[in-house]
Formats: sequence, structure tokens, C-alpha cells
Amino acid sequence: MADNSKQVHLNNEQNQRFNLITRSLHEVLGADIVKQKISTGEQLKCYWGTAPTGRPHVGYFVPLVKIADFLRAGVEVKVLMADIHAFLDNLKAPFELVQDRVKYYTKLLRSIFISLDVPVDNLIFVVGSSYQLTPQYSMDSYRLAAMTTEHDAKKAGAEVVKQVSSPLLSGMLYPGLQALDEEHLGCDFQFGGVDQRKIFVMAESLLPKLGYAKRAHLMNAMVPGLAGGKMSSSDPNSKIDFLDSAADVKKKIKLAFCEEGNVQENGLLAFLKAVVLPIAAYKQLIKGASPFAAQDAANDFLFSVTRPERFGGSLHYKDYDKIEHDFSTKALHPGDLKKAVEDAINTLLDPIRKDFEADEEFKAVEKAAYPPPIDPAAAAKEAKKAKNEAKKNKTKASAATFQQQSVDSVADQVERVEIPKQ
Ligand SMILES: N[C@@H](Cc1ccc(O)cc1)C(=O)O
Repeated sequence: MADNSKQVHLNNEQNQRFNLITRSLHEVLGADIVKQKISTGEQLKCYWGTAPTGRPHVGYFVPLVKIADFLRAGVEVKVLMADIHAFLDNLKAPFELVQDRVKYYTKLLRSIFISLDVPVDNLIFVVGSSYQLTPQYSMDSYRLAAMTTEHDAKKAGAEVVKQVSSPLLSGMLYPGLQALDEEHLGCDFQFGGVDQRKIFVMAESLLPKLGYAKRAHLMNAMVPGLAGGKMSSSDPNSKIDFLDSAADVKKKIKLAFCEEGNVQENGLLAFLKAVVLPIAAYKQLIKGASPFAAQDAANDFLFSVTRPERFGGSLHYKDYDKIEHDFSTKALHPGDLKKAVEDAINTLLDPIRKDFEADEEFKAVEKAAYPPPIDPAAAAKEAKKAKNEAKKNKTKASAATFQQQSVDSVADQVERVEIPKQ
């Protein structure tokens, strides 16, 4: 994309920092803003926001691995828990429930960062409502409302805000308020998925109109679901939850579309490329070995597919391209790929599951954030059981009361219960 700002020259070391910050991204808008900050040696600051609505799935690994790069490059990273945004997005959840989800997201994200060996002490967690209710923020939101047309607001939110037949005003405020967050969180760039692009573009034109600096925007690609094609929130089998058991993972991987030789529509390959290999490279860098490669090969390779000798023996990989190549030439069979990805996902999830199991607060927070859905049939069964239980207890209690009385009178009671009415 054309950038009109003047060229900034960086020395070697500064260039390396810039490359680490921007590598493996889908798109960068306003690269010169980042370069400028690097060249002056000032502290570079960014933020990544998430609206705590549905349960996070393993696709969240993508932005989190990138955040590891930012931290290594010495960028200050804020993680925004956008609670008010979660509420504004068609009331995906009532505000009280969103508060429980903020707690769950915070616990979970910390646990994931720790599992990735990303130093959590260098991250700043911010809850949106902690600053979005101040007079200054409120006045800014009125100012932006006075300079944003309905058309532009709808367009900006089209890929992020849930699209409904009677759009609410709240959903139209959402993109502008996300733009405002850049100013109020004091960042140099905002990081997010490429699905945020329209909001980012709006922010670039809106902030200068409000008298604030235009920020840069760094975007990661979206990962498709395991089912292949677009990630579908309505299909739970296309998504793996961070707390899914090994059996759940097995089931979902088994169901994943993975056609021999087809590398175009393959959620497993996409996941390897966007999540497993970057994490493998990061771990190899800081720990000296990849957790996804066979033990005797982990220092040199990032990923292994274990196969018996009679099927050609194990395969070891240093990069994604070779995996894709082997799959396309059918040297790597879907069954073997599935097993290797299943193992990799379990390796990724194990420390998080353990953390969850060992932490009572984490469990309570999860339950409050995602109470089990009320199934009318199950609820009726439950109520009937409770009623019977109460009846039994009542009979027991009555029996206890009557125990001083004659055996006859107790027998009477039982008889009355047992004889059906004509
Ligand atoms: N729009 C982001 C959440 C978000 C909200 C506010 C922000 O300032 C930043 C990000 C999402 O889709 O999850």
C-alpha cells in the first residue's frame, strides 16, 4: 500500500527490530510510524484488544505468538479486555456476565502466555471500562459521533460487529470507540487480525480529525477452522477450546477435512503454519529445542511426523514449506498428518489444562463466565428428581415423626401412598 510519509532510515540493529516486529504479518499500515519511533530510540508502545464474548479457541495462539515477538523487540504491550465493546456488540452478553468473562479471559490468557514462555510481567492488562467511563473519553465519543456518518460506522464494523436486520446504535459506536482506544491507551500501533482492517482504516482518518495522532496498524492473517474453509462459530467441531480434553481433540481432528494432496483447503496445514511452527521456532530460540519434534531431532528440527519404518520412517521438518510440499506430493499421508497435529495440539494444551485443574479460582471463574446451557428437557428431569427427592425426604421425616406412634398408623401412611386412586 502506498505510504506518503517520508522515508525513515534505520541502522542495522534498528532494522532487525523492525523486522522482528513486522515479520509474518499479513499487512502493515503506517510502517513509517513504527520506523520513526525505532529511529529515535523512544519506547515503542502497542496494544491488542479482545472483546470477551465467546470462549477463546486455539486460533488465539496466532496473535499471542506475535505478541511474543513484540516483547522480544522491546515493545510495551497492553492487552485490552474490551468489556464495553463486548456489551456494545449486539449485547452478545449482559454487562454483568461480561465481567465474569473478563476474569476468565484474563486467567486464560495469562496461562497461555506462561505456557508459551512469554514473560507475563512485561504485559499490561487493561480493562476497557477502567478508562472508557471517564469524562474525557465520554466527550471524545460524543465528538466522534458528531463527525461519523451512519454509513461509515456501519461499513467500518461490517466484519467485526454482528450483522443483524435492525442494527443497534451500540454496534455503530463500536468502531469509533475502538479508534479512540488508540489515543486513550497511548499506543503507537494497534495490533489485530485482518478482520479489523476496516476499523483500523477508519481510525487512521478519524483520530487526526479529533486532533490526535494517526497510529500504525499491524495485522495478522486469520486462521481457517479445522474443518477447512471459513471458521464457523456455529460448528463446534471446527474449533478446539483451550480446555478441550485429549479425547475432544482427537474427535475434532478426526472430523477435520484433510484430503490427500489438497493443500488449499486444509485447516490442519493452516494451523501448523500459523501456530505450531512459529511456536516451535520461538521455543527453539529460547529453550534450544522444539517441543513438536522427535526428541533426538528437536535441536535441529521444528516438527516431526512419526511413522513406522514400513511406511517410510519418521519425517522431520525445519519449515512449513517442506511440510506443504510433502503433503501436496502425497509423500505425507493425511492420517499421519492428523496424528502429528493432534499430538502438537495436546502438547500445546497440556500445561493450560493442568493450570486450570490445579486452580480452584480458575475453575469457578470459568463456570461463572460460561454457565452450562439450560436444556429444557434436562431441567424438567432435574426438577422431577428434586421433587421426588423432597417427597422421599418428607416420607422419611414423617416416618421419623411417627416412630413413637403405633406401627399400625405408620403402615396406614405407607398404604395411603401406595394404593393408587381409582
Ligand atoms: N474488535 C476487537 C476487540 C477490540 C475492541 C476494542 C479495541 O479497542 C480493540 C479491540 C475484536 O473483534 O475482538
